[in-house]
Amino acid sequence: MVTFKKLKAFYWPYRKYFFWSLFFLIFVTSITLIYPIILQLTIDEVVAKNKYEMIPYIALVFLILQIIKGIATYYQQYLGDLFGITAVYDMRNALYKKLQVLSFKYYDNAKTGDLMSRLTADVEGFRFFLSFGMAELIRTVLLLVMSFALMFYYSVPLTLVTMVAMPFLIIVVYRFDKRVHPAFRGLRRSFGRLNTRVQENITGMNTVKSLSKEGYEIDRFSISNTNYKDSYLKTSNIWAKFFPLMEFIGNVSVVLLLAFGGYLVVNNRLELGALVAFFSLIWYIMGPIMNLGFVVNLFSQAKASGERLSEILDAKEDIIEKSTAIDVPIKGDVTFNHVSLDYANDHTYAIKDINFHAPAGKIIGLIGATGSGKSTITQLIARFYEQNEGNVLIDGRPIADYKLKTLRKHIGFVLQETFLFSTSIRDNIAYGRPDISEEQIIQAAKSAEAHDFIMKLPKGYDTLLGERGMGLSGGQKQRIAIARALCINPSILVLDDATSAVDMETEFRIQKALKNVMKNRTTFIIAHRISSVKHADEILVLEEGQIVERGTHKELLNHKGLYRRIYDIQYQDQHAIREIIDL
Ligand SMILES: Nc1ncnc2c1ncn2[C@@H]1O[C@H](COP(=O)(O)OP(=O)(O)OP(=O)(O)O)[C@@H](O)[C@H]1O
Repeated sequence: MVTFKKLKAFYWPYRKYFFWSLFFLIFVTSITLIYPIILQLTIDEVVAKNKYEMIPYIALVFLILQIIKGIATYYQQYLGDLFGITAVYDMRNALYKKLQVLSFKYYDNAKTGDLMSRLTADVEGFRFFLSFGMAELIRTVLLLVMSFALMFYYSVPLTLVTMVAMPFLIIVVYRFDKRVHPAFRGLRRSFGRLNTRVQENITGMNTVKSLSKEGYEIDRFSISNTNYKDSYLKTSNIWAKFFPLMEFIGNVSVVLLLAFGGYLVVNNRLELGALVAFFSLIWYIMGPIMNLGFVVNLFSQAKASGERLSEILDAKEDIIEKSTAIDVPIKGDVTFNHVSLDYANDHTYAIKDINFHAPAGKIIGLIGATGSGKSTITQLIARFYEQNEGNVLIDGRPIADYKLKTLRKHIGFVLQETFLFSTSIRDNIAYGRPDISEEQIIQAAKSAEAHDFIMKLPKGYDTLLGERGMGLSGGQKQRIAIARALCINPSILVLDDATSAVDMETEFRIQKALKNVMKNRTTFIIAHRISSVKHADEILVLEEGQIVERGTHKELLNHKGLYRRIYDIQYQDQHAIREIIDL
């Protein structure tokens, strides 16, 4: 119930749909129960008393009732659906909105497949309960109570005799539910595994093919597929076994009803019409009892889904925007004062006591081994993560003073791994600023050395990209990402290994083009190649999360430390290549 209370804000505003649907439901159930009463009256009051002239009137009343029932059923179902879908519409929007504000830290631990299934299957499970399950639960209870009341009204002894088989039915239903629920859960899990197998296989097709693991993958899929087939058959077997048994018990009740009811009628202790009415009423009781497990299952599934949805909605937003946060233009002066970050709070600092000042418009190079903390530094500038110690200032103010949107719209990121949406190249470039003009898009693409290759594509800027930018090379994707970052006209530009996938010549051309672009922006260049950072105003050399050297290219070469060693290794490589070419 706590779960339903938590999610009340989504469905309670639409309660009027639910209550109207409930009103029609009570109406429909009542009419259903009038049917055996009419039958009883027709037999006892009309047929038995030879009042045949009443038949057309009774038929007419019956017909009118059926029409009214039809209309009421329509409204009950439609309003029930309206209640479920409107509530869930708001919930889906809220979930999606929440996913947009959740921090990187949240996504570091989240699983894509799991989040996807929460937003689809769990939302759908919750909707189904709101639209159908809740009404079904009420209908079941109503039907049971009303039918019992009517049966007792007609004949207490016959009701008691007919109900002799009921405990057996309840035991069978209970055992059935106990077996069918785990079977269903197993079936869903098995289907989930089957889906994951397919999804991973398609995503990792390059790896599969390059390692010639197609046969291995087919075998693995075959195991999952067999597993699903077996789970399905197991569930089917339970249904097939239990349903005839339930029906058999129901029919035993009917036999008892006939025998004892017939005896009562023969002895004039019961009217014939009441006995006939009992025939309908007994199924009004058996049906809901057989169904009870299904309805209770719907409820427990909705509860479980609701809990999974609440987990997302209640997830802590660890990057909080102050209510006094400001929206002012950012010039791009960046200062780090004794900044440290420990991602997992386990004293394994990714960066420790980082200090530097990057005046607006300057170029800062970050170089160091993998895992030395280069990306972490730039992620802190945009407040993707929050530092544990120290201060990050932009234009002299702590970054927490700015609105997140302000901060991020002034920082352009080109990351190691480029994500492109499956739309046109133009839309991908203009993603950060959809209002941008065609000329500006082309200008950005030219600066990123992307214009020429785009124009060589059959549809130019209108070329539609496949999922994850399929159809483009790594270097081409990177250049589109650079153009995208330039479009937002950022005061701070972060190039995180942004040219790692392009050849030396293209890198040189991009750098030349970017020189103009970088003029009025503070630029952070993260690179493994000395050639990418050597023109920087200041180069920070990182080792195990700390700055071990700093200075210009020239100063660092003279210093003869880590930078010099990296330079020598890279220089030796080039030297060796040249020697091979010269041979
Ligand atoms: N989201 C994260 N959660 C936990 N630890 C992280 C996270 N991101 C990075 N780290 C850890 O922090 C350290 C610094 O990582 P960072 O990505 O900043 O290094 P880098 O110098 O940019 O490396 P590379 O050159 O390989 O990109 C590494 O030990 C890494 O494992």
